[in-house]
Amino acid sequence: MDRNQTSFLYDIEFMSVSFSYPDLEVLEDVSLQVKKGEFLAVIGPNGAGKTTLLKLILGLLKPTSGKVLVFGKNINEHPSIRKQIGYVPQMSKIDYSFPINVEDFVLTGRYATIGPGRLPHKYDRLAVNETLEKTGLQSLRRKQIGKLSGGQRQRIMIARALINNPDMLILDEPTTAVDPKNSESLYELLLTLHQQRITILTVSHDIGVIAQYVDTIACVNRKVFVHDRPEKGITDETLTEMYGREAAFFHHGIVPHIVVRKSSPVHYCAGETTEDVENQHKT
Ligand SMILES: Nc1ncnc2c1ncn2[C@@H]1O[C@H](COP(=O)(O)OP(=O)(O)OP(=O)(O)O)[C@@H](O)[C@H]1O
Repeated sequence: MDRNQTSFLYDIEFMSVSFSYPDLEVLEDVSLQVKKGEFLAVIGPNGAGKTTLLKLILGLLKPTSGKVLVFGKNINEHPSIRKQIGYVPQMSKIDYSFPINVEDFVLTGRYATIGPGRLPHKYDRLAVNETLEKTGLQSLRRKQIGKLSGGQRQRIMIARALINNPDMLILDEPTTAVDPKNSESLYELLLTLHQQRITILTVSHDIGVIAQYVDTIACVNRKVFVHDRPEKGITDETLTEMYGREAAFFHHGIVPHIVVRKSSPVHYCAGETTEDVENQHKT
């Protein structure tokens, strides 16, 4: 599909979407629009539904009600759209003891295009070279993935997701197990990709840092509230508005962490009413 000749308004559009697992309603009446080239951070407490939101965009789950459009189409009815999306899952889902080096790992992102039982073409190797260059991984190309640092492991995941030149990149907590310096370097890489007009949606817990890079922040907590990036980054006041009175930044090292006291009974998102929160706690 040539995106320049299509007429959809948003790369991602949620239209009154609700989603439940068999015994648990996770997302309720979510409406969300993400423009072409937008850089969006998805934040929210543990178990709030962030990964579920990503899986709905990827067509791995179907809404219980409402509609999810990706590039103007229902991804469940048009699964080929998935090829235009690069996905970086949570790090814990990957087995790094698998004996494979960086370039062969990045090439695995091409397997669906190469086809089962076929050998990679020279164009596939060229795509690997280009992607390694784009992600600053050339010097590590022969290194076994098990010997990489946390930051390098995430970088190869991003490289694998980029190898088919996707129009959209979706990342689920890309800086988990990555030290603060390398986290910033990963966000710088995402910023460079954003400047190349790739639409980026990333789940993040580094909300103090991510706010400097993104255009918009979606706060997920069963419902979704979207905020423009605060001009002065996220302050303790904004944080309180999003997470509740018991939340605060905890500053050590380069990356400020968010802390929500365990005793905190509720998590608010800006835009939520007290009634919304009370209803969440009734269920
Ligand atoms: N396959 C499943 N079946 C039933 N419940 C599930 C399933 N997957 C997730 N859940 C539950 O749905 C809720 C939302 O999960 P989800 O993984 O979307 O949250 P999250 O915001 O990404 O959390 P975290 O920050 O901890 O990764 C959680 O309560 C989780 O336990």
